[in-house]
Amino acid sequence: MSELQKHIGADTDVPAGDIGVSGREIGYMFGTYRALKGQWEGVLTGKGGSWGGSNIRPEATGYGLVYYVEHMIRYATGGKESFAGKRVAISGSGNVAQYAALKCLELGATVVSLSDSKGALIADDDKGFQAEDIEAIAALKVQRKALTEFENHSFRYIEGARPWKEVGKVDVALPSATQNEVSGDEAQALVDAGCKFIAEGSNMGCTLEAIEVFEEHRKAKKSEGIWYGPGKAANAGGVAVSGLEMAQNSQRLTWSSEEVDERLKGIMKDAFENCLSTAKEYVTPAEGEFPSLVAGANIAGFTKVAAAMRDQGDWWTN
Ligand SMILES: NC(=O)C1=CN([C@@H]2O[C@H](COP(=O)(O)OP(=O)(O)OC[C@H]3O[C@@H](n4cnc5c(N)ncnc54)[C@H](OP(=O)(O)O)[C@@H]3O)[C@@H](O)[C@H]2O)C=CC1
Ligand SMILES: O=C(O)CCC(=O)C(=O)O
Repeated sequence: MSELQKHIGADTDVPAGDIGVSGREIGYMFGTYRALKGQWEGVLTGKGGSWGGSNIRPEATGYGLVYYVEHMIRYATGGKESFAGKRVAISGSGNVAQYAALKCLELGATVVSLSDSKGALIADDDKGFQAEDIEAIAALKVQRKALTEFENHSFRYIEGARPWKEVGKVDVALPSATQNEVSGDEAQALVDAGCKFIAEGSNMGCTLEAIEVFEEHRKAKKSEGIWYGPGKAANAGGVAVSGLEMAQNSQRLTWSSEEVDERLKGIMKDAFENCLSTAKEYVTPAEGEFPSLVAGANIAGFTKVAAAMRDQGDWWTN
């Protein structure tokens, strides 16, 4: 922070936590920044609730992911289905995975897997992981312990494995651990197991080969195909609530959990609708085919930046 503080600031660049970082690390960095500068400003996000953090920021990425996928499910089924009754495979057991799992449970889904860097835990019954299991795992992870230390023998532990080839029939897959955590083979296993929705909680969770498997299946099988939601849209809830934390810091206000959650829901709805409408505009889907959300997300992101650059004189056309 003694070096970084020269390059960041509430109106310059605002860093945030990501994989391996919790409120504890943000606290140490924020405290050092404040001591060096002798002033309080919202220079980092993911702060603690009593010193400028936003309600719902810890939950935001996992919750936002589930909100995004809920829109995918409702669109794909004409509003007939939701998370209720779905079997959901999740990888990871950190911040994103924990809150995605808890929101899935709240919406009536069954969570059939979690994992960490050492292995995967699979629920073979119809009950899956319960909220108390997830809370116990969260407590282990604060102490940097492995899932092998989780003493609930109703789950199958597979050392060195990722969940995708182990979970059997699932409806939804939410990679939420780290990058490149779904290979082409694992993507095919999910498709073969009947998975209909996959969306990344992790950044770049799916390999290029995996994305090709999903996109080919979507095109070939139309409404019976799997539908892929890329992380750059589906996991945007975290950075979005960091933006809301900055807004609250600037106003010296704290919004309630309900207010932040409502805003998060609105942001994820807009993100889904933007991906959808941009995909329809630029990559017209064939009759009965779901629009490509990866094309929609990429093009929407690119055109927004390109238009802003043109408006600000970075480039122009005659
Ligand atoms: N936190 C956020 O707000 C956001 C996070 N993301 C992305 O989501 C993903 C998860 O982040 P987050 O939950 O915050 O991170 P955490 O550090 O809280 O959790 C990471 C999880 O991934 C596991 N993991 C780490 N490395 C590997 C590996 N090489 N192979 C398999 N599993 C691994 C960890 O296992 P172990 O416990 O054994 O280390 C842990 O279960 C990352 O890709 C991150 O960039 C995206 C948007 C926002
Ligand atoms: O809170 C943020 O701004 C960053 C969230 C994050 O880790 C990400 O979007 O990859």
